[in-house]
Amino acid sequence: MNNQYVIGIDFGTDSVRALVVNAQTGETLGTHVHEYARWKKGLYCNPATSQFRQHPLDYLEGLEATITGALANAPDEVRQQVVGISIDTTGSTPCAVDETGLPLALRPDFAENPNGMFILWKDHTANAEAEEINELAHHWDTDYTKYVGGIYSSEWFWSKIVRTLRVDEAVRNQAFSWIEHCDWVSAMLTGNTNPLALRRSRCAAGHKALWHREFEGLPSEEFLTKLDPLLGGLRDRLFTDTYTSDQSMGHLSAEWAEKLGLSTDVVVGVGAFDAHMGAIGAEIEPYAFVRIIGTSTCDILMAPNDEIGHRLIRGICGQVDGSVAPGMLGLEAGQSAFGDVYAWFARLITGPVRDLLGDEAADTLSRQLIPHLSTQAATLPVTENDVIALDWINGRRTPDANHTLKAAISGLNLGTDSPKIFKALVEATAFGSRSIVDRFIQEGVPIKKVIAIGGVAKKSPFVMQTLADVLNKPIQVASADQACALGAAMCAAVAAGVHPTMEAAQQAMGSGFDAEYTPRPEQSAIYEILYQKYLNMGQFVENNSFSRLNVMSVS
Ligand SMILES: Nc1ncnc2c1ncn2[C@@H]1O[C@H](COP(=O)(O)OP(=O)(O)O)[C@@H](O)[C@H]1O
Ligand SMILES: O=C(CO)[C@@H](O)[C@@H](O)COP(=O)(O)O
Repeated sequence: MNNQYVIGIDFGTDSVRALVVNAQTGETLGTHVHEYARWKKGLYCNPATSQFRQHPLDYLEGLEATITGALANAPDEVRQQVVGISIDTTGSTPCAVDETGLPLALRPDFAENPNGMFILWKDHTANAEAEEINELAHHWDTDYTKYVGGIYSSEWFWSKIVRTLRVDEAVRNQAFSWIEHCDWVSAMLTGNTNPLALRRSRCAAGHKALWHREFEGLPSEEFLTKLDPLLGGLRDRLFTDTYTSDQSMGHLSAEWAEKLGLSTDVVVGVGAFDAHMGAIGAEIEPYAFVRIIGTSTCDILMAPNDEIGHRLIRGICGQVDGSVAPGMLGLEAGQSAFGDVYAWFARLITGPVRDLLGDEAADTLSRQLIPHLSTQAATLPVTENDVIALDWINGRRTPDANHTLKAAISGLNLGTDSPKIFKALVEATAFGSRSIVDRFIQEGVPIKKVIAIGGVAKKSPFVMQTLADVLNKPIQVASADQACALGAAMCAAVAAGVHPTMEAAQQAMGSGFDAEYTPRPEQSAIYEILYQKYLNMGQFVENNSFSRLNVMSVS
């Protein structure tokens, strides 16, 4: 049989990557990474107010650059035998679009308006709106939050829509509909971006937009208009049906086929979030807990519907039939900051160096800092009296979303140096992970193995060993450098009909594991004590922080 090729594209927080993969063997033929130009300059963002926006042009430029870059060295026969493309993105990262599905920021009148751009997952400007959704849902006949862990988050679709419609009259007047990043890019490739006709991702809709079969789709018009009359009529301009990532979105449009040098026979698969396709790439199986460890973490567990579907798992980011693989329940959790905690500490140290000694010195320091601190921290003993930190620097995603929470560090003295603080921050991210694992187990969801993918999993043996010690569980690291893009390629192979199921695609295209971290009993025992201190400190901070309603009134 002739070889067939598929392309997997993974839109991360800072960059996008494409992989060209042999759909029969999983061999990678080409890859290319592109950093978002506007995002890199910090445009349209304000970390102090948790505003993080991405311009659609960053995505479009990245889409073309990565696919053409990944195909650059491929012979002509490979291009002719590309049969599928699938896309994963971060989420919930929605954008206001006009009647044609064009993101408002692609129109001249909104080109510089952050409210007409994609509202990145980590944007927390809608904390007050999330709280309103929770209040209303918890007192409504149907608790629409019941399949998303019982707490709606400011990182998600409806919070962001309500907030944007309230604060921006121009967007309010021009936004016909709203679209998730993963749906828009996939739709773009097919040339059909009509918001009323394009196929919406089950993964995005179920985890972030409160879509469920039991609700006959999205929350009722009555609920939405009670939340805010500004939402009136929007439900009908969104969607009722949703599609899993084994399905086709359509075929590559003539315009994109020409741009990319591919055929219009190429099937474009239905998109999904990075973590869910990453879990496929990491060869997820029932009750494996796949952690995508990068800027943030996203944790995915997959279980047969008939075994777990009847339970409502509290405090996670949702349980959605088919969000990972069709016929299986996909459960999502995660931490809003993981590598971002270390990045913050590195910025804290390099900031004054940049001011005083200039960019060159600061850039040199910045490149070496985290590896250097990791080496130093790894030599420190783990003791009961170590510095304790909380990982909530970007709020808490799970368990029990609360993005008004802040991080803290305790136990400092005059002998506390930067490696000691760095070690505490790494442990804090591991303790945050432990509280998620404990929640799954408390809620009756067993975890049979832990698999890690993502930048931190590949780059930092120190972090991964600490995590294994704190979880007191072995962790396997997938060998694929780009597991999310590989997962997208596997989804493309299924959507294009090369493999009948995700499982078959995983068997044919999977690349296995190349590292395993085993917990060290001595460290694990001390971490049990330190974890209790982390929980106590978390409780103290939570009890003494502004209540959510206070935050609403001061914002
Ligand atoms: N050597 C390292 N040790 C620990 N963390 C690291 C290291 N190098 C980079 N990081 C962290 O990795 C994160 C980026 O992860 P990555 O998976 O590459 O990106 P993304 O989350 O955008 O997909 C950053 O937050 C950064 O702080
Ligand atoms: O939250 C999700 C998916 O639900 C992720 O998109 C989000 O954590 C972003 O992931 P990265 O840290 O950029 O890999």
